[in-house]
Amino acid sequence: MKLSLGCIADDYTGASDLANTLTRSGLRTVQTIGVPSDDLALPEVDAVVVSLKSRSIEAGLAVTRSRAAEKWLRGRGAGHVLFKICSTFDSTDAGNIGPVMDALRADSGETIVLVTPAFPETGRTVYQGNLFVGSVPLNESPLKDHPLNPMHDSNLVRVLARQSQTKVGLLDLATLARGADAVRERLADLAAKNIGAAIVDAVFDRDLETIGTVALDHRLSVGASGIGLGLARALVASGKVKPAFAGAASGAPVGGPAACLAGSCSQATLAQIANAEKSMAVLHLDPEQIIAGPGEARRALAWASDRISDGPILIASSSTPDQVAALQSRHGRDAAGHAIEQAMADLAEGLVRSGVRRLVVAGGETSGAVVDRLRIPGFLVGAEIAAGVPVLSAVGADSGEMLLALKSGNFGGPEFFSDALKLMR
Ligand SMILES: Nc1ncnc2c1ncn2[C@@H]1O[C@H](COP(=O)(O)OP(=O)(O)OP(=O)(O)O)[C@@H](O)[C@H]1O
Ligand SMILES: O=C(O)[C@@H](O)C(=O)CO
Repeated sequence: MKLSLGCIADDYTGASDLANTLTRSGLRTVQTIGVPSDDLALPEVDAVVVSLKSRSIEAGLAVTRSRAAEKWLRGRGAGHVLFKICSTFDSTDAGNIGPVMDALRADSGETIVLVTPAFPETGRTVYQGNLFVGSVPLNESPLKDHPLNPMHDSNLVRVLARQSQTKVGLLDLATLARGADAVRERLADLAAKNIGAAIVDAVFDRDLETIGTVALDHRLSVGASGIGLGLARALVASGKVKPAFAGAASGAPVGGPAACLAGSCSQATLAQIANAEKSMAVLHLDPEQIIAGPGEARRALAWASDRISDGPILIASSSTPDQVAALQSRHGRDAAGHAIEQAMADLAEGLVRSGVRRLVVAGGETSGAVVDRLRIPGFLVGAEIAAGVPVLSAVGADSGEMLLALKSGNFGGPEFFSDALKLMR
């Protein structure tokens, strides 16, 4: 197997978002959890997305894990590697986007890296280096209240410069609109000034197509699903990849009980949970009790086992920004987040033990904890539930056949949970 594109994603929901975009753009794609072991039977594919849980860990560890993933991908022939980050550039001044980009840039011998989190399909656009979420700048969006990495600056040239050892420049929309050669020229100018990374504006998919075409001249890029779309379309347009039929994984029904777990506290997820109350049994966990010990998860599993044969259930730890802030001030941000993620993993394990084979998880860190606990080594991509969220079919899992949906906190429409279960038969 010689890969046309290698990808390293800094969380699991982001990886499935990217795998979805690549699949829909005609690339045969598999999502692996971590660097695959040599005995994992992978189908013949054009792209592999290695999912890491490296967005919110210590920067040195994120660098080591990303480097190992890059080495594996290059070893399978990937000439270009995309480091997939969040479309809302989730990170802190301590990293991890800058340190990982710097390390991969050094390893790949790249002079200048194209960086853009734009993903217009989900309302993420970049103009004059400023990231917009829908109609508002990043620092005015709900991301200002993110539990792990609140985003207070929408100017990505500044944000990345604070994290990176290299100088960061801007490749603006006016240049992009003049086409691939103008972009190449501008990149050469920036590189001549010793600038090692360029934040690239992008508002429409056609901008991402130009970026993808130019990025293929390089060995490394950094961005969200939008640049994935650009790279995939450029690979197909250049004839390097023969487009494949999308959603090859939608196979026979898996059946059995279905459950949803929500650890995301985003506005989108809070609204989706409120809507789910109309169509399924919903349990709101007490976050304080979760931190106190395993009793809360045990109580939740007992609640689930009384109801699971009657229809889908949803268990949520999600709270409003004020409640999240209060809990964090009592217990510390990382300790609170970790305890709740581990409780979600306990719940997933208990639910699967009791027969659940269809599981929807909301939140990137939450999904990471759940998928790790279930020891699922990889996924094939099936039908699209919402922009950036596909049905995933587990490959090589101990539990056998299983369908999952890993929802990024901000993704999905108001009826996301029931939309997902309709497609997960
Ligand atoms: N009630 C709560 N109070 C404080 N922290 C919480 C609460 N519920 C969940 N958390 C923690 O908040 C974090 C949410 O992060 P997660 O990545 O799962 O969701 P998200 O950030 O909305 O999703 P994404 O990363 O896909 O955008 C996790 O660490 C989770 O354990
Ligand atoms: O890019 C996005 O917004 C998502 O794929 C994601 O990474 C959120 O965790």
